[in-house]
Amino acid sequence: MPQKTRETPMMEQYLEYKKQYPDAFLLYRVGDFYEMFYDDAVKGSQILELTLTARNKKAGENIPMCGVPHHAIEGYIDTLVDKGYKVAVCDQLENPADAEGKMVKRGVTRVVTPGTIMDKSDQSKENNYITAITATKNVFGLAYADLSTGEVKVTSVENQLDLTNELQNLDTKETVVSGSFPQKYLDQLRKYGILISKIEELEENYTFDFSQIIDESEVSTVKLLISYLIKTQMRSLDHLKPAQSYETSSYLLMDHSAQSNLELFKNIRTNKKSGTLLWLLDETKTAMGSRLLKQWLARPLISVSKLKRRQHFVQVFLDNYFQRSSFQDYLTKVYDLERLAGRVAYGTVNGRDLIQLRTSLEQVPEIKSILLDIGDDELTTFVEKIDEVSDIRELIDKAIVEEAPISVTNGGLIKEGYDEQLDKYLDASKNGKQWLASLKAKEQELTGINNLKIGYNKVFGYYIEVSHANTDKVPEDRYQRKQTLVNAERYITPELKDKESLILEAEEKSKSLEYHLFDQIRKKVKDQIRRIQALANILSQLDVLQSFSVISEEYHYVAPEFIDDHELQIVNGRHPVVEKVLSNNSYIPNDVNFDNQTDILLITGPNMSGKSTYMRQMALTVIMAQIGCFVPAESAKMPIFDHIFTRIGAADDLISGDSTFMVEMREANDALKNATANSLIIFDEIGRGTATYDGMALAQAIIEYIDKHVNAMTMFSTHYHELTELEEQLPGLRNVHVDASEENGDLVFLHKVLPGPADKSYGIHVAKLAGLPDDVLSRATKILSSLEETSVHTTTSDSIKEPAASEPMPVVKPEPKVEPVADDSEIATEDDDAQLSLFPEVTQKVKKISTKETQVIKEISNQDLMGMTPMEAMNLIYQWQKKLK
Ligand SMILES: Nc1ncnc2c1ncn2[C@@H]1O[C@H](COP(=O)(O)OP(=O)(O)OP(=O)(O)O)[C@@H](O)[C@H]1O
Repeated sequence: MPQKTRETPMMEQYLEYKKQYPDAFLLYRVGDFYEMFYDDAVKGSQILELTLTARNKKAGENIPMCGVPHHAIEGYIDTLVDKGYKVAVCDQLENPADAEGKMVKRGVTRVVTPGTIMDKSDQSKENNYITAITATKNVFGLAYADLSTGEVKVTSVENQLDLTNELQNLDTKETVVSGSFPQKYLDQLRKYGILISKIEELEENYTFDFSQIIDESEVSTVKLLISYLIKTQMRSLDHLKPAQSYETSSYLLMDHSAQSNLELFKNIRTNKKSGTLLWLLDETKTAMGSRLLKQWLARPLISVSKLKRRQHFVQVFLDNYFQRSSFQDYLTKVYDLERLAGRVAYGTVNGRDLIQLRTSLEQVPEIKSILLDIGDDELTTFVEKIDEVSDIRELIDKAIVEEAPISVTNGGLIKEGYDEQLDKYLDASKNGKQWLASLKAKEQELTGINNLKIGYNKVFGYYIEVSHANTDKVPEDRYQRKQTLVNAERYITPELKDKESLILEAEEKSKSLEYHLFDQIRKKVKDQIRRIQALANILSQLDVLQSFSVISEEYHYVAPEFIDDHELQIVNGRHPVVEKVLSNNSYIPNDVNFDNQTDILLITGPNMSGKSTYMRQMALTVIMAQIGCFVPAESAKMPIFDHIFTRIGAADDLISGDSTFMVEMREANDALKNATANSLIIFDEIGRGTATYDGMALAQAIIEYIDKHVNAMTMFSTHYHELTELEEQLPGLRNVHVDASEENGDLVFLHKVLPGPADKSYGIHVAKLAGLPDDVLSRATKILSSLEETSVHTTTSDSIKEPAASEPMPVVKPEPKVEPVADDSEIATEDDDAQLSLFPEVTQKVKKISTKETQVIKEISNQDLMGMTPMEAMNLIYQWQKKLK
């Protein structure tokens, strides 16, 4: 075996650092480049499209290597982090010239990770949450922080599903675990694209405010998070707010699929904000307000008193239009105080940021006086708490120039009159500049060279510049030539050099003094970070509440009344987003009524009539009510809901690898198991994802289960008309339908919800609207009428009574040259059975139905129905029908 060659000292140093950051790309500074080696180089070169080379090939080292120029490093880091990787930057800590032949000292100066990267745009309305999770016997701890706003929260959840939900709702890119965290949970999180960062040792030496957390295991979770932040950030974390504990059950719960089904934050089709509830409600004037609105929407309240308080403020803003609009004007001038506070803590704040902070603080007294002027007691009490942080405003006002530069090391940022010594230096350098101007005039006169100039460069300081055409006039005895350019010559004189040192010294000293003074100011501001954060908190709440009032006014929303009973009445309710999108008031309002006898509204109606819209409207109304906003209705009375469950549309969970039907069943299962009488369940066409009879049987069984065991307010839409007959058997179920009518063979959607079941399904009319070929439509019409004739022999009511038995789908002999129509009455497969085993009571019921049916369907499939006349087929079907009974 060939003996392993010893690494060079540099590679030894590299490997030492790489060992400390095994899960990050290590960018290692060598000369003007940041290099990657070994696997990092192979993978990095692919991701960043860099050329892969080898180090010391000739010397036999042959180590894979690729690099990026030092000045372009930020772009490459961004690309890696955007793709979900971590990067550790290893810099040279001394000038290589000073290393005296030894290895240059290096050290990792920062670690950039997806969860800790801060948005570069100042007005970002997004949070970037880094999370940490711990597992004890039966509880998971979850802590999260947003580094740019300083928010730190922690909670405990009881099962893996809730943990995944919280992580998805937070939209976290990265989660921190300790080495002992059970591996089996991590694989699933990876599937959701969450980067898992492991740390083995906790940091001990830091101060952090844990006083508001009681639970010891939650303290440990926060410690894990803070340790990771210390290890990666390597800078002050003073702006992190005291950690706060929250309970998921103190909010209206919605799992991640409900949030996405209801399009609260992302439009399902476009993945963008447009067309979502957030998009509708966001009339906030500040980025912090916008972020808070998103947080409120993700966690609606269940406390009536808190909700009434929010409603009250919305009403106050509605009643005081003029004060509200001047409040908005001032609010627009408030910058992102949370992020400014973050930058102050990090030490990355510059003069411009401080001017933004001062401008923001200047608005506060005005805001206070406008709001106090309204004269509302509750608002007054709230507003009086506002600390104007005027000492900081005055400090910045006195110290920092209005047009402050970005750089804090080049001077020009401290105002005259702030510091006596600085004024002296500035004076000297200003006088020096005047002296240079007079020198120029004097030399022009003495030499007669009118275009003689005085300039400065870093190599030899101040000089006199004369164009070639005039060099014969230069006084050789006084002028000493320094540089020849294409068009001119540059000279120095002893007089110029004498003064130069005075001018430059003053400039140098003033710059370093300015930096020192700036640093002092920054520290003074940093000491007041908590006050700035408290101000940001109050302003962002007021911002969201004014935003609610703007929307409520524009769309004529009303304050919902919260009641204790198991009842709900919404009069003339609307879907807020569809209403906004539809022009000229064309949205048809509808009532929703649950009296105390009703649990389930069974909604039928043609495709496209508005069933989903009606159900979503209800869910969004509940969410809006429970964030304290007014609701799109003429009046609304409702209880407080504890949980919203949804099964809407085909939000396939492609990541988990489950089929549409499996997702449908999982969501149904979740609702049946976890819903209480105070929950809202929205089921849109449950059962349609499988064979017709399985689907119908499941739908019926689920409805019965809800009626018997759950009693949650449930809206259930279906195309299985047979189910409408359940109204006779289940006292808690009421039929409603969305109306449509036929005019001259065309379907007219009335979008009006009326009592009772729908009479027809109009599927073929909708197909016509979709532009299907005439041949297909007329063939479908014929098949339909044959089927309808057949059903004269059947009694649909029997088909849903226990023991349920539905008639098999009769198949009609095709006409020549027409493609056979797909038969969707498949036999339940073993897979289906596995899926059905999710909740036992429902499965039992389904099995009763499908065993009988399965036999008959098997018989049918052995017959050549296609070869029969419709009459022969119908006769056969009639016999089967009898068998089933
Ligand atoms: N109340 C209403 N007023 C005006 N337009 C409406 C109303 N309800 C629904 N619509 C319009 O009708 C369209 C179809 O509605 P929706 O998707 O709710 O129908 P659906 O009955 O659930 O259809 P399907 O059974 O095919 O899923 C919506 O996109 C919307 O534009």
